[in-house]
Amino acid sequence: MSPPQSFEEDLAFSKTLHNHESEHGGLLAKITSKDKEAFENVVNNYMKYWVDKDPMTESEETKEARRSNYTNMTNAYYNIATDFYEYGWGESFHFCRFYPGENFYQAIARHEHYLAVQLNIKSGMKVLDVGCGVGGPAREICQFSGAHITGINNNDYQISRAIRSAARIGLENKTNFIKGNFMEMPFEDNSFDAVYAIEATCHAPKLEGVYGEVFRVLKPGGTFAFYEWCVTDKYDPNDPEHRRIIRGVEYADGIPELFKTSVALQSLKNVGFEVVSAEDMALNDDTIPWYYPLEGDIRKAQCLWDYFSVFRMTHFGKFCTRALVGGLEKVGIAPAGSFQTQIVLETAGDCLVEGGKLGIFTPMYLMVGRKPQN
Ligand SMILES: CC(C)=CCC[C@@H](C)[C@H]1CC[C@H]2C3=C(CC[C@]12C)[C@@]1(C)CC[C@H](O)C[C@@H]1CC3
Repeated sequence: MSPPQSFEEDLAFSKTLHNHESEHGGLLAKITSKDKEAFENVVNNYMKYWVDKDPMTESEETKEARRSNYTNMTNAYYNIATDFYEYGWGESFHFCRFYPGENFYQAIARHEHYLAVQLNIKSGMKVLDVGCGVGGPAREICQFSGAHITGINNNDYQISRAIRSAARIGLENKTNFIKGNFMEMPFEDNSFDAVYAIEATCHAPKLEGVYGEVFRVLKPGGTFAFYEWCVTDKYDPNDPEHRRIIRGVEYADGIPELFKTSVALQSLKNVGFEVVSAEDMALNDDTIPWYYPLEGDIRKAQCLWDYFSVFRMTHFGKFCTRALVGGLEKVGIAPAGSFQTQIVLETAGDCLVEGGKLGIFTPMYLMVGRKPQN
């Protein structure tokens, strides 16, 4: 089975791979209902972009392959990672700041509300969510503000899950989820009152490409607010340890290339936005760091339910997931590549924590830009 080439092929492939009719249950139910050949194929498809193991000596050709095939690569990544993300993190695929006394899901929702406040979203507004995942933030921001939210995403499986979850809570008329490439959005110029993106635009090979599209579809005077994944000024590309960590983040999170905060900010200006504010939210000296759940530091859990979430990232929790997923794969119930997916995601967790601790990476560089009136 060769990788899909068009939207129609993408959808057909996604329906075969994920069996859209039976998207219920937990991680084990979901992975055991995949089409085995299609899953193995998509894992191999993703891995082929990362054949050169050493980032210091990686060929320009391999890097270029990731940049020019970013839609295929990102789609493959989310085809394999989505079920694991939901199992380990819930339906809002992003990080957040944590306050003592506040549980994990409250903190995640607050991070979304904070963005909505930056945009001054009001009931009746038409708002775009760029790279909406399975629609967790869109549902939350819709309920928080009363605005109509359109989510755009290139992954059919995530779109189908977003549509289903919105309908389940009666938001089908206040939300819609559209399949599309954020570098060529299927919307008219000047269509939205406000646009936000949460840890999604880092999948673009060139930030100006996606920011430029946001600029085009935003109404004059409208605001774009977003959390960007970036390397910070502390990152030294000539330091092999820094390179290993950042390359690990790119590889295990489906990102062609991470850019510096200064590059992201300049890209926002280059496409025509007036910068309202730019701040690395990870630099607030929080007593509980943004990466704490990935550290498996169970002592920082804030309520009983948090213990369950964080448990999955402890050494023992990871061992259990690996044993279950690997065991099911060995006996032929889960598709080949399931175990490898868990290992890739563990690498993601480890490298994000290392990058966060060294301060060379941030998942929450918050930029707010305004499209000029004229
Ligand atoms: C990839 C981008 C741009 C954003 C996603 C951010 C986070 C939601 C993910 C980054 C690393 C992910 C991991 C998991 C869940 C989602 C993330 C935190 C797991 C906890 C899922 C369950 C696995 O067993 C371990 C994963 C570690 C990494």
